[in-house]
Amino acid sequence: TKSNGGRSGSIVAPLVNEKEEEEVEKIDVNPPKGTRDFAPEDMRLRNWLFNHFKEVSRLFGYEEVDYPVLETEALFIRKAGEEIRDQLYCFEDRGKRRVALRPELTPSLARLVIQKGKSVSLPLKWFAIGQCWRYERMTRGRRREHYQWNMDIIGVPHVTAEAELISSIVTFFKRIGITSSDVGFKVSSRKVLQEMLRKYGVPENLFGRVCIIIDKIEKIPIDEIKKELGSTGISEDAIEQLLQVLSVKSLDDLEDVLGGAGEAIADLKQLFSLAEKFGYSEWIQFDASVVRGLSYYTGIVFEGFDRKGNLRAICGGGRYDRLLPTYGGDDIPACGFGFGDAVIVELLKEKNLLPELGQEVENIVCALEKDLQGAAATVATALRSKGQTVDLVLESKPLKWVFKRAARINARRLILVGKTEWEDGSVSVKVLSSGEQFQVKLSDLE
Ligand SMILES: OCc1cccc(Br)n1
Repeated sequence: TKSNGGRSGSIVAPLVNEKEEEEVEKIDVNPPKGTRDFAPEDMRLRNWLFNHFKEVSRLFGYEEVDYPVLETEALFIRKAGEEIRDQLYCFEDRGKRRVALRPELTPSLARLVIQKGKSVSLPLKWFAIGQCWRYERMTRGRRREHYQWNMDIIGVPHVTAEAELISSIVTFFKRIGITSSDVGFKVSSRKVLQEMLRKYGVPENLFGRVCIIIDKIEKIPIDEIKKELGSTGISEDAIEQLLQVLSVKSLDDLEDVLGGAGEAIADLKQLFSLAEKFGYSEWIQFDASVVRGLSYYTGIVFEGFDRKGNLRAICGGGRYDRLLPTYGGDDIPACGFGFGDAVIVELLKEKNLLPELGQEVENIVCALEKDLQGAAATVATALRSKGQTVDLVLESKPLKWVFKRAARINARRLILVGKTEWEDGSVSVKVLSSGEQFQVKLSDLE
């Protein structure tokens, strides 16, 4: 079949016989809606990003974990009105089981911690980089998958855990050239809302739902927020007070509203004090309006934002002390964050900080005659066994083609296997940057 280079339009199937000739409809060569391919240049950037995620996680002493992309649907069914639930990529499999492509990694982490039970010693410090999914009607044209870096600390009830997590993200930003002038963290605590709800006698079981409604405060009109809060049964006065506290601009003002005895103030003061010790004070600010959109957060919450305000949240996280018991697990405190692979790339583009990542191969090896192809394979293998990267020319090609390919793959050296030299156990080496050329015994080639 004559390839048509993957361009659209039908291709003519191979002649079955003189009489029959059928048109074969070419498949859609694009990935499914909302998903991405990672061609080599995209994969180089993704690996660059993920390697920084992994290196920071290693620096902080975290162990890598992973879970299936496919989980039972039940793992993500929460009745708090979350967007992540409304957009769950769920279906019934051939065994009539309700399953879902994971929309986030934290429930899987909780499941694995419970599964491990007493066989693991707390605290656990785990990290993962995993593809997460949502099913959103493409009307909004948004993606249906992204990769998320998560770091989590399981078994530490103190704010030192959240302080360390923020330090790890700051470390990541610094590694890729992002400064506190580019990005900051809005920090608050859900205990602010919890203490307000208690003050107004709002039942505890409404806490998650109220947080999810309030998280929409900048996305839908305030009257809609008030209406949704009212539908939970909260009084108008309590709603006014709640919304009032969200606009508080400092910890001192918050203390005036809540009083100094509560955990919210204590946690936040400790976090800001620890930020000083970790050396990232200029990166964080108190912002009472931060609640985050996941119902299971119970304490400190934070989100990374771009100071220009052009982009969606870069990352986010917080304390989720009640998640494991909701799956029947022990009452183990936990906190963590999620960091997506999309907004950060938009930010790097905006800051002109995208790395230049060309293909890099040290050697291109080429036989000068057809019957030296085997010899070329021997040379390539010798170099590879010494840890050298080699692009072996696998068919007979004109030298002009070889030089073009050497330039395209950014090869440092061209190794030519010629008849005369090879009879002497030697090859010809050309250093492509300088043009320097010399012969060397294969045994001395390194
Ligand atoms: O940030 C929410 C989310 C979850 C899964 C997939 C994508 Br794209 N986005």
